[in-house]
Amino acid sequence: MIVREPSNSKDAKHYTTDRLRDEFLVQDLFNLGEIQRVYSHIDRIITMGFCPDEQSQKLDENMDVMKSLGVNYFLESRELGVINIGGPGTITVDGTVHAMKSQDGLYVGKGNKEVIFASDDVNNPSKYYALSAPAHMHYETVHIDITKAKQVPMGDAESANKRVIFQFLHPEVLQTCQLSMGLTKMAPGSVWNTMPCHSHERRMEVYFYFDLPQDSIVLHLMGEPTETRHIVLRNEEAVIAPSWSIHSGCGTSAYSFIWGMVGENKTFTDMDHIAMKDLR
Ligand SMILES: O=C[C@H](O)[C@@H](O)CC(=O)C(=O)O
Ligand SMILES: [Zn+2]
Repeated sequence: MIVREPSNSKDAKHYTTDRLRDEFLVQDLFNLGEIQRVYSHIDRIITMGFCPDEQSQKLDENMDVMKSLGVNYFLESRELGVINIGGPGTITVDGTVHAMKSQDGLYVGKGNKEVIFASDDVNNPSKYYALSAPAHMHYETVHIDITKAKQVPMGDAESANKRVIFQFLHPEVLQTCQLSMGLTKMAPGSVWNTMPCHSHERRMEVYFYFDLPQDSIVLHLMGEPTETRHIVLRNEEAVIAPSWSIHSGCGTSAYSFIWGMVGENKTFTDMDHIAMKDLR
């Protein structure tokens, strides 16, 4: 498991491109038969990718849970949110099998001992993007078909930011301890997400970009509003946004992304909006 320490805004102004990428970029999430886990000390969020071949993968496979988390099993004191962006498969939670077609989400609460990810077809493997955060009580496991997500249309074609925010882990859809999570889809020809932009001092966020054509990139914008930086992201890469940072992006074509937040509250609209005139 890769461990990332927090960066503070005073230091981050001086980062080179390489350093920005070392601190905030998350790559190699979906190599067939492999598992990627990146543990951030920011709110102790773990960003993961599971891409099972004919062999299924366990949540805690190839890691020393006692050493990394100081507990006996992964979800002893954590909760988990998952969205499948690959082919159909299953997630088995303590013996209960959940069919996971593309774009299906699953919330798995604290206290579940065994979580197993599988692909139905190795030639069209499932790609389970997962976030986990510390949790102190159990909430029931909930399967969320994208049609059950709360939909929030945003933007317009004239501003090249027409999109729909699908809120999967949201208080109006299901209960979690602190994790919020969902998927935003850009309309064809729309390339800007989250502009006008915001930060939220009270929560951190991770963005994971996907459905980007080959050779397309997203210029992900981060940094303080008056000290913006960019990181070039390619398909199926994620980026960590500390609480002091904006998180917005412009693609060379349309794309989708999964956002996930942890921190003080689950109030999606609790944002510090940044006026366009204040951006530098
Ligand atoms: O705090 C909320 C997050 O940044 C995202 O949900 C924003 C987003 O999906 C969008 O504007 O497209
Ligand atoms: Zn945000």
